[in-house]
Amino acid sequence: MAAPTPAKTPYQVSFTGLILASTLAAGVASRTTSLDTFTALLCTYAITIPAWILYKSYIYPFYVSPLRAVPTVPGFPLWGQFLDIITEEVGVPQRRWHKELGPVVRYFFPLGAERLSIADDNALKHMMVKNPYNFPKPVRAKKWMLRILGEGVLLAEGGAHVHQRKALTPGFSIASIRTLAPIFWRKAILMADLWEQEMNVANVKTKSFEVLEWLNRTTLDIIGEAGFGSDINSLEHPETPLREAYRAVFVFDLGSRILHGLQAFFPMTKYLPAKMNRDMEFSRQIILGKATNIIKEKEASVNPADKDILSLLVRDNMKLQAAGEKGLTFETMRDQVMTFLGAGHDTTATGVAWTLHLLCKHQDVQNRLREEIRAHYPFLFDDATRHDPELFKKIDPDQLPYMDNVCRESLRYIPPIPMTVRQSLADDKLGDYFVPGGTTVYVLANTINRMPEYWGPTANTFDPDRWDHLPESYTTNAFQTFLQGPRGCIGRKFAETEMKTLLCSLLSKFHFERDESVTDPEELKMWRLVLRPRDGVTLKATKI
Ligand code: HEM
Repeated sequence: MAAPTPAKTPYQVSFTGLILASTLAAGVASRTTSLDTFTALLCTYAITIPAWILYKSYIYPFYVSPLRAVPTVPGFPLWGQFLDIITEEVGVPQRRWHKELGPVVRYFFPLGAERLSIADDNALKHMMVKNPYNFPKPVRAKKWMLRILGEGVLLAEGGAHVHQRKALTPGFSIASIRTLAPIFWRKAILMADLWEQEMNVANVKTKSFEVLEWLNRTTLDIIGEAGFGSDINSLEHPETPLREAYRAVFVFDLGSRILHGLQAFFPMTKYLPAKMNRDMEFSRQIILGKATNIIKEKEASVNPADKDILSLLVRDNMKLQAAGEKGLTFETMRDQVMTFLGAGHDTTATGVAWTLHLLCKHQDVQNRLREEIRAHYPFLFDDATRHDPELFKKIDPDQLPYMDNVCRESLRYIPPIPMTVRQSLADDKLGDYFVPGGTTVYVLANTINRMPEYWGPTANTFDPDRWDHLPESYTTNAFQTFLQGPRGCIGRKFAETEMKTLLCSLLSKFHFERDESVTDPEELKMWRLVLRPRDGVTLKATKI
Protein backbone atom coordinates (compact mmCIF):
# COMPACT_ATOMS: atom_id res chain seq x y z
CA MET A 1 0.00 0.00 0.00
CA ALA A 2 1.36 3.46 -0.92
CA ALA A 3 2.49 5.48 2.08
CA PRO A 4 0.40 8.61 2.75
CA THR A 5 2.16 11.75 1.57
CA PRO A 6 2.74 14.46 4.16
CA ALA A 7 1.64 17.99 3.39
CA LYS A 8 4.53 20.29 2.43
CA THR A 9 5.52 22.84 5.06
CA PRO A 10 4.26 26.23 3.75
CA TYR A 11 6.39 28.81 1.90
CA GLN A 12 9.16 26.33 1.13
CA VAL A 13 10.81 26.35 -2.30
CA SER A 14 12.26 23.04 -3.48
CA PHE A 15 15.61 22.94 -5.27
CA THR A 16 14.01 21.28 -8.31
CA GLY A 17 11.37 24.03 -8.42
CA LEU A 18 14.10 26.66 -8.18
CA ILE A 19 16.14 25.15 -11.04
CA LEU A 20 13.06 24.83 -13.27
CA ALA A 21 12.00 28.42 -12.59
CA SER A 22 15.56 29.73 -13.09
CA THR A 23 15.98 27.82 -16.35
CA LEU A 24 12.68 29.24 -17.59
CA ALA A 25 13.76 32.76 -16.61
CA ALA A 26 17.12 32.25 -18.37
CA GLY A 27 15.25 31.10 -21.50
CA VAL A 28 13.14 34.27 -21.47
CA ALA A 29 16.25 36.42 -20.82
CA SER A 30 18.18 34.86 -23.72
CA ARG A 31 15.29 35.67 -26.09
CA THR A 32 14.57 39.20 -24.88
CA THR A 33 18.15 40.44 -24.27
CA SER A 34 21.51 40.15 -26.02
CA LEU A 35 22.69 37.36 -23.67
CA ASP A 36 23.32 33.91 -25.19
CA THR A 37 21.60 30.93 -23.52
CA PHE A 38 24.69 29.73 -21.63
CA THR A 39 25.48 33.18 -20.17
CA ALA A 40 21.80 33.75 -19.34
CA LEU A 41 21.70 30.42 -17.47
CA LEU A 42 24.92 31.20 -15.64
CA CYS A 43 23.74 34.68 -14.61
CA THR A 44 20.32 33.44 -13.47
CA TYR A 45 21.79 30.59 -11.40
CA ALA A 46 24.39 32.97 -9.95
CA ILE A 47 21.54 35.06 -8.58
CA THR A 48 18.88 32.48 -7.72
CA ILE A 49 20.97 29.74 -6.08
CA PRO A 50 22.64 32.02 -3.47
CA ALA A 51 19.25 33.75 -2.94
CA TRP A 52 17.65 30.35 -2.39
CA ILE A 53 20.38 29.34 0.08
CA LEU A 54 19.90 32.62 1.96
CA TYR A 55 16.13 32.12 2.02
CA LYS A 56 16.35 28.48 3.15
CA SER A 57 18.95 28.96 5.81
CA TYR A 58 18.18 32.41 7.18
CA ILE A 59 14.97 34.14 6.05
CA TYR A 60 12.70 31.09 6.16
CA PRO A 61 13.77 29.65 9.55
CA PHE A 62 13.84 33.00 11.37
CA TYR A 63 11.09 35.06 9.67
CA VAL A 64 8.69 32.75 7.83
CA SER A 65 8.59 29.27 9.33
CA PRO A 66 5.52 28.42 11.44
CA LEU A 67 8.00 26.65 13.74
CA ARG A 68 9.93 29.84 14.54
CA ALA A 69 8.06 30.11 17.86
CA VAL A 70 9.67 26.86 19.05
CA PRO A 71 12.80 27.37 21.23
CA THR A 72 15.68 26.99 18.81
CA VAL A 73 19.22 25.76 19.33
CA PRO A 74 21.58 28.71 18.68
CA GLY A 75 23.70 28.44 15.56
CA PHE A 76 23.54 29.16 11.86
CA PRO A 77 20.96 27.02 10.03
CA LEU A 78 23.12 26.79 6.88
CA TRP A 79 24.99 23.90 8.48
CA GLY A 80 22.82 23.66 11.58
CA GLN A 81 23.70 21.24 14.38
CA PHE A 82 24.67 18.47 11.97
CA LEU A 83 28.25 18.25 13.20
CA ASP A 84 27.15 17.74 16.82
CA ILE A 85 24.72 15.09 15.68
CA ILE A 86 27.12 13.04 13.61
CA THR A 87 30.08 13.31 15.99
CA GLU A 88 28.31 12.64 19.31
CA GLU A 89 26.37 9.66 20.59
CA VAL A 90 22.79 9.70 19.33
CA GLY A 91 20.60 11.68 21.76
CA VAL A 92 23.44 13.25 23.74
CA PRO A 93 23.39 16.73 22.10
CA GLN A 94 19.62 16.77 22.57
CA ARG A 95 20.07 16.17 26.34
CA ARG A 96 21.97 19.48 26.46
CA TRP A 97 19.48 21.32 24.27
CA HIS A 98 16.45 20.22 26.26
CA LYS A 99 18.18 21.20 29.49
CA GLU A 100 18.83 24.69 28.13
CA LEU A 101 15.68 25.27 26.08
CA GLY A 102 12.83 23.16 27.45
CA PRO A 103 10.91 20.05 26.42
CA VAL A 104 10.29 20.94 22.74
CA VAL A 105 13.27 22.18 20.75
CA ARG A 106 13.98 23.04 17.14
CA TYR A 107 17.35 22.44 15.54
CA PHE A 108 18.65 22.25 12.00
CA PHE A 109 20.12 19.82 9.54
CA PRO A 110 22.13 21.49 6.72
CA LEU A 111 20.43 24.08 4.53
CA GLY A 112 17.97 25.09 7.21
CA ALA A 113 16.16 21.71 7.32
CA GLU A 114 14.10 21.98 10.50
CA ARG A 115 13.94 19.18 13.04
CA LEU A 116 11.98 19.00 16.29
CA SER A 117 12.96 16.94 19.30
CA ILE A 118 10.09 16.44 21.71
CA ALA A 119 10.34 15.42 25.35
CA ASP A 120 7.22 17.17 26.62
CA ASP A 121 4.81 14.79 28.39
CA ASN A 122 1.67 16.13 26.67
CA ALA A 123 3.34 16.31 23.28
CA LEU A 124 4.59 12.71 23.59
CA LYS A 125 1.16 11.52 24.68
CA HIS A 126 -0.47 13.30 21.76
CA MET A 127 1.96 12.04 19.16
CA MET A 128 2.36 8.46 20.41
CA VAL A 129 -0.97 7.62 21.98
CA LYS A 130 -3.73 9.95 20.82
CA ASN A 131 -2.87 10.73 17.23
CA PRO A 132 -0.09 8.33 16.13
CA TYR A 133 -1.36 7.92 12.58
CA ASN A 134 -0.78 11.61 11.89
CA PHE A 135 2.91 10.92 12.57
CA PRO A 136 4.09 8.06 10.32
CA LYS A 137 7.75 7.21 9.77
CA PRO A 138 9.17 9.37 6.96
CA VAL A 139 9.54 7.46 3.70
CA ARG A 140 13.27 8.26 3.44
CA ALA A 141 13.91 6.79 6.90
CA LYS A 142 12.17 3.56 5.93
CA LYS A 143 13.98 2.96 2.67
CA TRP A 144 16.90 0.85 3.86
CA MET A 145 14.89 -0.81 6.62
CA LEU A 146 12.35 -2.04 4.07
CA ARG A 147 15.04 -4.04 2.28
CA ILE A 148 15.86 -6.02 5.42
CA LEU A 149 12.66 -5.93 7.48
CA GLY A 150 10.00 -6.09 4.73
CA GLU A 151 6.78 -4.10 4.91
CA GLY A 152 5.57 -5.82 8.09
CA VAL A 153 3.83 -4.25 11.05
CA LEU A 154 6.88 -2.13 11.97
CA LEU A 155 6.86 -0.23 8.69
CA ALA A 156 3.17 -0.39 7.73
CA GLU A 157 1.14 2.80 8.24
CA GLY A 158 -2.47 3.88 8.78
CA GLY A 159 -5.20 1.31 8.10
CA ALA A 160 -2.70 -1.38 7.04
CA HIS A 161 -0.95 -1.03 10.38
CA VAL A 162 -4.19 -1.22 12.38
CA HIS A 163 -5.16 -4.39 10.50
CA GLN A 164 -1.76 -6.10 10.96
CA ARG A 165 -1.36 -5.10 14.58
CA LYS A 166 -4.80 -6.48 15.45
CA ALA A 167 -3.96 -9.78 13.76
CA LEU A 168 -0.64 -10.08 15.61
CA THR A 169 -1.63 -8.96 19.10
CA PRO A 170 -2.92 -12.34 20.41
CA GLY A 171 0.46 -13.93 19.64
CA PHE A 172 2.14 -11.49 22.04
CA SER A 173 -0.29 -11.79 24.95
CA ILE A 174 1.06 -12.71 28.40
CA ALA A 175 -0.59 -16.15 28.08
CA SER A 176 1.06 -16.74 24.74
CA ILE A 177 4.51 -15.73 26.04
CA ARG A 178 4.07 -18.11 29.01
CA THR A 179 3.56 -21.05 26.67
CA LEU A 180 6.73 -20.07 24.80
CA ALA A 181 8.88 -19.69 27.94
CA PRO A 182 10.26 -23.29 27.86
CA ILE A 183 11.86 -22.45 24.49
CA PHE A 184 13.55 -19.41 26.05
CA TRP A 185 14.88 -21.60 28.84
CA ARG A 186 16.16 -24.35 26.58
CA LYS A 187 18.17 -21.89 24.46
CA ALA A 188 19.40 -19.88 27.44
CA ILE A 189 20.68 -23.01 29.16
CA LEU A 190 22.26 -24.25 25.93
CA MET A 191 24.21 -21.00 25.54
CA ALA A 192 25.64 -21.35 29.07
CA ASP A 193 26.44 -25.04 28.39
CA LEU A 194 28.37 -24.13 25.26
CA TRP A 195 30.46 -21.62 27.26
CA GLU A 196 31.13 -24.24 29.87
CA GLN A 197 32.20 -26.70 27.17
CA GLU A 198 34.66 -24.13 25.76
CA MET A 199 36.09 -23.63 29.26
CA ASN A 200 36.39 -27.37 29.81
CA VAL A 201 38.19 -27.84 26.49
CA ALA A 202 40.65 -25.06 27.42
CA ASN A 203 40.82 -26.44 30.97
CA VAL A 204 40.14 -23.02 32.52
CA LYS A 205 37.61 -21.65 34.97
CA THR A 206 37.73 -18.11 33.62
CA LYS A 207 37.41 -17.17 29.95
CA SER A 208 36.69 -14.02 27.94
CA PHE A 209 33.65 -14.08 25.68
CA GLU A 210 32.36 -11.55 23.19
CA VAL A 211 28.86 -11.83 24.56
CA LEU A 212 26.97 -9.74 22.01
CA GLU A 213 27.62 -12.18 19.17
CA TRP A 214 26.66 -15.13 21.42
CA LEU A 215 23.50 -13.39 22.55
CA ASN A 216 22.59 -12.49 18.99
CA ARG A 217 22.75 -16.16 18.04
CA THR A 218 20.73 -17.19 21.08
CA THR A 219 17.99 -14.63 20.49
CA LEU A 220 17.91 -15.45 16.76
CA ASP A 221 17.34 -19.11 17.66
CA ILE A 222 14.66 -18.12 20.18
CA ILE A 223 12.71 -15.96 17.74
CA GLY A 224 13.07 -18.72 15.12
CA GLU A 225 11.53 -21.36 17.37
CA ALA A 226 9.14 -19.28 19.49
CA GLY A 227 8.12 -17.04 16.60
CA PHE A 228 7.89 -19.52 13.75
CA GLY A 229 8.54 -23.05 15.06
CA SER A 230 11.77 -23.11 13.03
CA ASP A 231 15.03 -24.32 14.62
CA ILE A 232 17.71 -22.01 13.19
CA ASN A 233 20.33 -23.36 15.59
CA SER A 234 22.90 -20.65 15.02
CA LEU A 235 24.13 -21.29 18.58
CA GLU A 236 25.68 -24.59 17.56
CA HIS A 237 26.27 -23.49 13.94
CA PRO A 238 27.54 -19.90 14.07
CA GLU A 239 28.17 -19.89 10.33
CA THR A 240 24.49 -20.41 9.48
CA PRO A 241 23.66 -18.11 6.49
CA LEU A 242 20.89 -16.28 8.33
CA ARG A 243 23.26 -15.15 11.09
CA GLU A 244 25.86 -14.22 8.46
CA ALA A 245 23.18 -12.10 6.79
CA TYR A 246 22.46 -10.08 9.95
CA ARG A 247 26.18 -9.75 10.69
CA ALA A 248 26.63 -8.19 7.25
CA VAL A 249 23.75 -5.73 7.79
CA PHE A 250 25.47 -4.24 10.81
CA VAL A 251 29.00 -3.80 9.46
CA PHE A 252 30.43 -0.56 10.83
CA ASP A 253 33.21 0.45 8.46
CA LEU A 254 33.38 4.14 7.61
CA GLY A 255 32.33 3.73 3.95
CA SER A 256 29.19 1.81 4.92
CA ARG A 257 28.26 4.43 7.50
CA ILE A 258 28.60 7.30 5.03
CA LEU A 259 26.66 5.46 2.33
CA HIS A 260 23.99 4.51 4.84
CA GLY A 261 23.50 8.22 5.70
CA LEU A 262 23.47 9.22 2.03
CA GLN A 263 20.83 6.67 1.13
CA ALA A 264 18.21 8.43 3.23
CA PHE A 265 18.52 11.45 0.93
CA PHE A 266 19.68 9.90 -2.37
CA PRO A 267 17.96 6.51 -2.76
CA MET A 268 19.66 5.87 -6.12
CA THR A 269 22.97 5.38 -4.26
CA LYS A 270 21.71 1.91 -3.40
CA TYR A 271 22.72 0.91 -6.95
CA LEU A 272 26.38 1.97 -6.51
CA PRO A 273 28.75 -1.03 -6.64
CA ALA A 274 29.82 -0.43 -3.02
CA LYS A 275 30.50 -3.00 -0.30
CA MET A 276 27.53 -1.92 1.81
CA ASN A 277 25.14 -2.32 -1.14
CA ARG A 278 26.54 -5.77 -1.89
CA ASP A 279 26.22 -6.74 1.80
CA MET A 280 22.63 -5.47 1.94
CA GLU A 281 21.62 -7.32 -1.20
CA PHE A 282 23.32 -10.51 0.00
CA SER A 283 21.55 -10.20 3.35
CA ARG A 284 18.20 -9.34 1.82
CA GLN A 285 18.23 -12.39 -0.44
CA ILE A 286 19.02 -14.73 2.45
CA ILE A 287 16.45 -13.17 4.83
CA LEU A 288 13.74 -13.04 2.14
CA GLY A 289 14.45 -16.65 1.14
CA LYS A 290 14.29 -17.86 4.75
CA ALA A 291 11.06 -15.94 5.44
CA THR A 292 9.46 -17.33 2.26
CA ASN A 293 10.37 -20.91 3.20
CA ILE A 294 9.09 -20.48 6.74
CA ILE A 295 5.69 -19.24 5.52
CA LYS A 296 5.38 -21.90 2.81
CA GLU A 297 6.15 -24.69 5.27
CA LYS A 298 3.78 -23.28 7.86
CA GLU A 299 0.89 -22.86 5.43
CA ALA A 300 1.44 -26.36 4.06
CA SER A 301 1.26 -28.06 7.44
CA VAL A 302 -0.28 -25.90 10.12
CA ASN A 303 -0.66 -28.03 13.22
CA PRO A 304 -3.31 -27.13 15.84
CA ALA A 305 -0.85 -28.12 18.60
CA ASP A 306 1.87 -25.66 17.49
CA LYS A 307 2.24 -22.78 19.95
CA ASP A 308 4.57 -20.46 18.05
CA ILE A 309 3.36 -16.96 17.13
CA LEU A 310 3.22 -17.62 13.40
CA SER A 311 1.06 -20.73 13.84
CA LEU A 312 -1.47 -18.65 15.76
CA LEU A 313 -1.40 -16.05 13.01
CA VAL A 314 -1.74 -18.57 10.16
CA ARG A 315 -4.61 -20.37 11.89
CA ASP A 316 -6.45 -17.08 12.56
CA ASN A 317 -5.84 -15.97 9.02
CA MET A 318 -7.24 -19.19 7.58
CA LYS A 319 -10.34 -18.81 9.77
CA LEU A 320 -10.81 -15.23 8.55
CA GLN A 321 -10.41 -16.19 4.92
CA ALA A 322 -12.79 -19.14 5.33
CA ALA A 323 -15.34 -16.68 6.73
CA GLY A 324 -14.95 -14.53 3.59
CA GLU A 325 -12.86 -11.80 5.25
CA LYS A 326 -9.71 -10.30 3.77
CA GLY A 327 -7.04 -11.69 6.11
CA LEU A 328 -3.32 -11.15 5.45
CA THR A 329 -1.77 -11.93 2.03
CA PHE A 330 1.18 -14.31 1.58
CA GLU A 331 3.50 -11.32 1.05
CA THR A 332 2.27 -9.56 4.20
CA MET A 333 2.81 -12.75 6.23
CA ARG A 334 6.29 -13.17 4.76
CA ASP A 335 7.09 -9.55 5.63
CA GLN A 336 5.94 -10.14 9.23
CA VAL A 337 8.46 -12.98 9.46
CA MET A 338 11.20 -10.66 8.14
CA THR A 339 10.14 -8.01 10.65
CA PHE A 340 10.16 -10.37 13.63
CA LEU A 341 13.46 -11.90 12.64
CA GLY A 342 15.04 -8.44 12.44
CA ALA A 343 13.22 -6.50 15.17
CA GLY A 344 13.00 -9.45 17.52
CA HIS A 345 16.57 -10.64 18.05
CA ASP A 346 19.19 -7.94 17.78
CA THR A 347 17.32 -5.60 20.11
CA THR A 348 17.07 -8.06 22.99
CA ALA A 349 20.61 -9.33 22.47
CA THR A 350 21.91 -5.76 22.67
CA GLY A 351 19.81 -5.11 25.80
CA VAL A 352 21.21 -8.19 27.57
CA ALA A 353 24.79 -7.43 26.45
CA TRP A 354 24.57 -3.90 27.88
CA THR A 355 23.03 -5.30 31.07
CA LEU A 356 25.91 -7.74 31.54
CA HIS A 357 28.35 -4.92 30.93
CA LEU A 358 26.62 -2.76 33.58
CA LEU A 359 26.60 -5.70 36.00
CA CYS A 360 30.38 -5.93 35.59
CA LYS A 361 30.74 -2.27 36.43
CA HIS A 362 28.36 -2.61 39.39
CA GLN A 363 29.47 -5.79 41.14
CA ASP A 364 27.16 -5.09 44.11
CA VAL A 365 24.15 -5.16 41.76
CA GLN A 366 25.40 -8.36 40.12
CA ASN A 367 25.84 -10.11 43.48
CA ARG A 368 22.47 -8.98 44.79
CA LEU A 369 20.72 -10.12 41.61
CA ARG A 370 22.43 -13.53 41.75
CA GLU A 371 21.31 -13.99 45.35
CA GLU A 372 17.73 -13.18 44.37
CA ILE A 373 17.87 -15.81 41.61
CA ARG A 374 19.40 -18.33 44.06
CA ALA A 375 16.68 -17.67 46.64
CA HIS A 376 13.86 -18.26 44.15
CA TYR A 377 15.38 -20.91 41.87
CA PRO A 378 18.15 -22.80 43.73
CA PHE A 379 17.94 -25.67 41.24
CA LEU A 380 19.55 -23.46 38.57
CA PHE A 381 22.75 -23.48 40.65
CA ASP A 382 22.99 -27.28 40.70
CA ASP A 383 24.28 -29.11 37.61
CA ALA A 384 22.16 -32.14 38.50
CA THR A 385 18.86 -30.20 38.32
CA ARG A 386 19.68 -27.30 36.01
CA HIS A 387 18.57 -29.14 32.88
CA ASP A 388 15.25 -30.49 34.17
CA PRO A 389 12.49 -29.18 31.84
CA GLU A 390 9.84 -29.92 34.47
CA LEU A 391 11.46 -27.41 36.84
CA PHE A 392 11.49 -24.67 34.18
CA LYS A 393 7.73 -24.86 34.01
CA LYS A 394 7.58 -23.57 37.58
CA ILE A 395 9.72 -20.53 36.89
CA ASP A 396 8.23 -17.13 36.34
CA PRO A 397 11.05 -14.58 36.14
CA ASP A 398 8.46 -11.85 36.58
CA GLN A 399 8.36 -12.84 40.24
CA LEU A 400 11.87 -11.49 40.84
CA PRO A 401 11.43 -7.83 41.83
CA TYR A 402 15.12 -6.93 41.77
CA MET A 403 15.52 -8.59 38.37
CA ASP A 404 12.67 -6.44 37.14
CA ASN A 405 14.38 -3.32 38.46
CA VAL A 406 17.75 -4.24 36.96
CA CYS A 407 16.30 -4.92 33.49
CA ARG A 408 14.20 -1.78 33.45
CA GLU A 409 17.11 0.32 34.66
CA SER A 410 19.51 -1.11 32.11
CA LEU A 411 16.97 -0.51 29.32
CA ARG A 412 16.46 3.04 30.60
CA TYR A 413 20.16 3.76 30.95
CA ILE A 414 21.14 2.41 27.51
CA PRO A 415 18.06 1.99 25.33
CA PRO A 416 18.83 -0.50 22.51
CA ILE A 417 16.72 1.60 20.11
CA PRO A 418 17.84 5.10 21.02
CA MET A 419 15.50 7.10 18.80
CA THR A 420 12.68 7.12 16.33
CA VAL A 421 11.66 9.66 13.72
CA ARG A 422 8.24 10.71 12.45
CA GLN A 423 6.82 13.21 9.96
CA SER A 424 3.46 14.90 10.48
CA LEU A 425 0.92 14.30 7.71
CA ALA A 426 -1.36 17.23 8.53
CA ASP A 427 -1.15 20.35 10.72
CA ASP A 428 -1.22 19.51 14.42
CA LYS A 429 -0.18 20.79 17.84
CA LEU A 430 2.62 19.37 19.99
CA GLY A 431 2.73 20.76 23.52
CA ASP A 432 2.21 24.51 23.17
CA TYR A 433 3.36 24.66 19.58
CA PHE A 434 1.63 24.58 16.21
CA VAL A 435 3.29 22.00 13.97
CA PRO A 436 2.57 22.18 10.23
CA GLY A 437 2.11 19.06 8.10
CA GLY A 438 5.46 17.79 6.78
CA THR A 439 7.41 18.51 10.00
CA THR A 440 10.09 16.00 10.97
CA VAL A 441 9.89 15.11 14.67
CA TYR A 442 12.32 13.01 16.72
CA VAL A 443 11.57 11.06 19.88
CA LEU A 444 14.92 10.28 21.45
CA ALA A 445 14.77 7.55 24.07
CA ASN A 446 18.45 8.13 24.77
CA THR A 447 17.58 11.72 25.71
CA ILE A 448 14.21 11.38 27.45
CA ASN A 449 15.25 8.32 29.50
CA ARG A 450 17.97 10.44 31.14
CA MET A 451 16.19 13.76 31.70
CA PRO A 452 16.46 15.07 35.29
CA GLU A 453 13.10 16.80 34.72
CA TYR A 454 11.52 13.31 34.88
CA TRP A 455 14.05 11.22 36.79
CA GLY A 456 15.48 13.70 39.26
CA PRO A 457 19.14 14.63 39.87
CA THR A 458 20.40 11.01 39.57
CA ALA A 459 19.06 10.62 36.01
CA ASN A 460 22.58 9.92 34.73
CA THR A 461 23.34 7.21 37.28
CA PHE A 462 22.70 3.48 36.86
CA ASP A 463 20.56 2.71 39.91
CA PRO A 464 18.08 -0.21 39.76
CA ASP A 465 16.61 0.79 43.14
CA ARG A 466 15.20 3.99 41.64
CA TRP A 467 12.25 1.94 40.37
CA ASP A 468 11.13 1.39 43.99
CA HIS A 469 10.90 5.13 44.71
CA LEU A 470 10.21 6.98 41.48
CA PRO A 471 10.05 10.76 41.87
CA GLU A 472 6.76 12.69 41.57
CA SER A 473 7.98 14.06 38.26
CA TYR A 474 8.10 10.57 36.67
CA THR A 475 5.47 9.71 34.02
CA THR A 476 5.17 6.65 31.74
CA ASN A 477 6.43 8.84 28.89
CA ALA A 478 9.74 9.30 30.70
CA PHE A 479 10.64 5.74 29.60
CA GLN A 480 10.72 5.58 25.81
CA THR A 481 12.76 2.38 25.34
CA PHE A 482 9.76 0.59 23.81
CA LEU A 483 7.90 3.80 22.82
CA GLN A 484 4.29 4.06 23.95
CA GLY A 485 0.85 3.69 22.38
CA PRO A 486 -0.33 1.80 19.29
CA ARG A 487 3.12 2.08 17.66
CA GLY A 488 4.97 0.95 20.76
CA CYS A 489 6.87 -2.34 20.75
CA ILE A 490 4.49 -5.27 20.33
CA GLY A 491 7.25 -7.61 21.50
CA ARG A 492 7.87 -5.87 24.84
CA LYS A 493 6.65 -8.69 27.06
CA PHE A 494 8.44 -11.24 24.86
CA ALA A 495 11.68 -9.26 25.14
CA GLU A 496 11.42 -8.71 28.90
CA THR A 497 10.78 -12.40 29.59
CA GLU A 498 13.59 -13.41 27.27
CA MET A 499 16.02 -10.98 28.90
CA LYS A 500 15.23 -12.20 32.40
CA THR A 501 15.51 -15.85 31.35
CA LEU A 502 18.92 -15.27 29.79
CA LEU A 503 20.14 -13.43 32.87
CA CYS A 504 18.86 -16.18 35.21
CA SER A 505 20.69 -18.81 33.17
CA LEU A 506 23.97 -16.88 32.89
CA LEU A 507 24.20 -15.47 36.41
CA SER A 508 23.44 -18.82 38.01
CA LYS A 509 26.41 -20.32 36.19
CA PHE A 510 29.02 -17.56 35.89
CA HIS A 511 30.42 -14.55 37.66
CA PHE A 512 31.17 -11.65 35.26
CA GLU A 513 33.94 -9.07 35.29
CA ARG A 514 35.10 -6.46 32.80
CA ASP A 515 37.89 -7.59 30.53
CA GLU A 516 40.25 -4.68 31.13
CA SER A 517 42.30 -5.52 28.03
CA VAL A 518 39.49 -4.11 25.84
CA THR A 519 38.16 -0.55 25.68
CA ASP A 520 35.05 0.15 27.74
CA PRO A 521 32.24 -0.56 25.24
CA GLU A 522 30.32 2.50 26.47
CA GLU A 523 33.04 4.59 24.84
CA LEU A 524 32.40 2.90 21.48
CA LYS A 525 28.66 3.14 21.10
CA MET A 526 27.55 3.07 17.48
CA TRP A 527 24.05 3.48 16.12
CA ARG A 528 22.60 1.63 13.19
CA LEU A 529 18.97 0.94 14.11
CA VAL A 530 20.31 -0.43 17.41
CA LEU A 531 22.72 1.35 19.79
CA ARG A 532 25.45 -1.24 20.05
CA PRO A 533 29.10 -1.29 21.09
CA ARG A 534 31.25 -1.07 17.96
CA ASP A 535 33.44 -4.03 18.93
CA GLY A 536 30.80 -5.95 20.89
CA VAL A 537 30.98 -6.57 24.64
CA THR A 538 33.91 -8.72 25.75
CA LEU A 539 33.60 -9.90 29.34
CA LYS A 540 35.41 -12.34 31.61
CA ALA A 541 33.16 -15.17 32.77
CA THR A 542 34.21 -17.33 35.74
CA LYS A 543 32.44 -20.58 36.56
CA ILE A 544 30.68 -20.40 39.92
C1 HEM B 1 14.87 -5.08 24.40
C2 HEM B 1 14.29 -5.43 23.28
C3 HEM B 1 13.45 -4.54 22.43
C4 HEM B 1 13.41 -3.18 22.34
C5 HEM B 1 14.23 -2.17 23.13
C6 HEM B 1 12.41 -2.83 21.36
C7 HEM B 1 12.06 -1.53 21.04
C8 HEM B 1 11.12 -1.19 20.09
C9 HEM B 1 10.80 0.15 19.70
C10 HEM B 1 11.44 1.42 20.25
C11 HEM B 1 9.85 0.08 18.75
C12 HEM B 1 9.23 1.26 17.98
C13 HEM B 1 10.08 1.54 16.76
C14 HEM B 1 9.57 2.68 15.95
O1 HEM B 1 8.38 2.78 15.70
O2 HEM B 1 10.41 3.48 15.51
C15 HEM B 1 9.56 -1.31 18.53
C16 HEM B 1 8.62 -1.77 17.65
C17 HEM B 1 8.43 -3.10 17.38
N1 HEM B 1 9.06 -4.17 18.00
FE1 HEM B 1 10.36 -4.08 19.50
N2 HEM B 1 11.89 -3.97 20.85
C18 HEM B 1 12.47 -5.04 21.47
C19 HEM B 1 12.20 -6.37 21.26
C20 HEM B 1 11.29 -6.86 20.36
C21 HEM B 1 11.00 -8.25 20.16
C22 HEM B 1 11.61 -9.40 20.94
C23 HEM B 1 10.08 -8.32 19.16
C24 HEM B 1 9.43 -9.52 18.54
C25 HEM B 1 9.43 -10.71 19.02
C26 HEM B 1 9.80 -6.96 18.73
C27 HEM B 1 8.95 -6.62 17.72
C28 HEM B 1 8.60 -5.32 17.40
C29 HEM B 1 7.65 -4.98 16.37
C30 HEM B 1 6.91 -5.94 15.46
C31 HEM B 1 7.53 -3.59 16.36
C32 HEM B 1 6.63 -2.73 15.50
C33 HEM B 1 5.36 -2.39 16.28
C34 HEM B 1 4.41 -1.50 15.52
O3 HEM B 1 4.84 -0.58 14.82
O4 HEM B 1 3.21 -1.74 15.67
N3 HEM B 1 10.56 -6.10 19.49
N4 HEM B 1 10.34 -2.06 19.36
